[in-house]
Amino acid sequence: MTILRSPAGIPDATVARLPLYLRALDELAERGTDVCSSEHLATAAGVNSAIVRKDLSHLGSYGTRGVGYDVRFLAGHIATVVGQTQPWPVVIVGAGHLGSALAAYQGFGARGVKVAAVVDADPDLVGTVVGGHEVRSIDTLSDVIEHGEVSLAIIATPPAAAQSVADALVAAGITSILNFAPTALQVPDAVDLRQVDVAAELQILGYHAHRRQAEPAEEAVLS
Ligand SMILES: NC(=O)c1ccc[n+]([C@@H]2O[C@H](COP(=O)([O-])OP(=O)(O)OC[C@H]3O[C@@H](n4cnc5c(N)ncnc54)[C@H](O)[C@@H]3O)[C@@H](O)[C@H]2O)c1
Repeated sequence: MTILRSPAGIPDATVARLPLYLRALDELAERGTDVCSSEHLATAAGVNSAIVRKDLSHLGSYGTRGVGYDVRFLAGHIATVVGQTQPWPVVIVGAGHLGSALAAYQGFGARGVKVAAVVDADPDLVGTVVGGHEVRSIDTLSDVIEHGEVSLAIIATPPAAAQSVADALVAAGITSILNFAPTALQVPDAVDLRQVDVAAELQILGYHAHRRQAEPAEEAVLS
């Protein structure tokens, strides 16, 4: 028996795993699989199956004991919860190396996002085309946001420009920002801000790689 309920109050950690479950379910659906186990979703999300069951209980979906989860039904429900039933328009600010790579990325559509516009402050870039989008002037930002009904933005500017860009985005009505610039941004509480710091992630991996290399030498000294 599957009961669905309102997703209000889902913990952040659960929300962060829902797209991983959804991707696994979409792949299963494409392969024609009708039912899946919590173990399968657990592997996809890198957690244990008890966490999957707990996560899905927040959606009210308990699956059927001994049978598992209905793949298409659960995928549809998670897609609704994460707002993926219609693509969210996103504006990319900064049409440099990273911004243009993101603008050209073809995979956003399948993940419920579409690039509505790309803007930049460099007059030499305005009017050029990146990833099929004509780069528009940063001066048109509020127009772009208002007319495109955009509520999501990606900041791909140098760090020094990121705070003023964030301020302009918030003033223009943006409520969700994904920031790639390595800057701690200040935004109002009502604005959702997520930070992607690729260099910091690599440093963390570097730390672990360094530890792995050092461990055999440390063990040799101790033995
Ligand atoms: N390139 C990468 O692989 C990478 C990886 C991780 C993080 N980042 C971060 O992403 C950001 C962008 O990196 P990049 O390599 O694309 O830089 P880039 O210099 O190639 O591009 C930055 C763009 O931002 C534009 N810009 C500057 N000020 C602006 C403003 N006020 N309004 C609008 N546009 C403005 C510039 O004209 C330029 O086109 C940086 O903060 C960088 O640290 C980059």
